[in-house]
Amino acid sequence: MKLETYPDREFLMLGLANVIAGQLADFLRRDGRASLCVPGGTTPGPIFDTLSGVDLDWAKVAVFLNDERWVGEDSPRSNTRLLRERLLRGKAAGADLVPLYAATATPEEGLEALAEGLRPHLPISVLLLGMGADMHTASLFPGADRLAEALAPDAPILMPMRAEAAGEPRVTLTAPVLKGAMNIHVLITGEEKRAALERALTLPPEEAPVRAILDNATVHWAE
Ligand SMILES: O=C1O[C@H](COP(=O)(O)O)[C@@H](O)[C@H](O)[C@H]1O
Repeated sequence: MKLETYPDREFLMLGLANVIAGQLADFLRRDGRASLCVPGGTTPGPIFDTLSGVDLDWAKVAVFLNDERWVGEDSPRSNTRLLRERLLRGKAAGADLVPLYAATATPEEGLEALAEGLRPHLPISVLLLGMGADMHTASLFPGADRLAEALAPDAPILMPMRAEAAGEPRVTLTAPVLKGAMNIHVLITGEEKRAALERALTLPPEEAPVRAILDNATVHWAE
């Protein structure tokens, strides 16, 4: 794991957005297409704001979430809603959004079709992950009902996940898909998450799921 620390959150958000944009541009130049997989939650909004203003051939960039809460876009809890409001606008309005939610009663009903939609965009070119203070990443929560399956090397692309701390049912990309990304960045802010990261480094992924992806990741942190 590599740790980059920044003087403040503004530097972090601008600096990391710049790194991500540069990596996407490299993939577009080399392969003519790229995929960008991003978290939801409360932290990444400023990175999305910057990326949405970057001049890239966004139509050739597939954008999808690490995980989604099983709620419609009319809910403030929807990660897809965050993407639409903060990333898929301006210059990035034409990016190819690959959905992680379908309007079915349970994630299980929508899962197969969603996973097939993701398949052509793997391995992920650039992966940005968040982390909770409980050491979850994507929707791989400590104590989640299907965590062991999602950490296994033969896990499917996408799995439903339920955990007390998660609130609503979720879908999440699994550990092998996340670990297989060509570039892995983890975005964390504040002392509490920095302490959680240090702790995660001493624990197995079954207790600290973020540990599953740390080996090849660059963690970006500011107070
Ligand atoms: O629930 C989620 O939490 C994590 C961390 O979110 P944050 O609010 O602490 O930044 C996020 O990475 C994940 O995508 C999201 O669904």
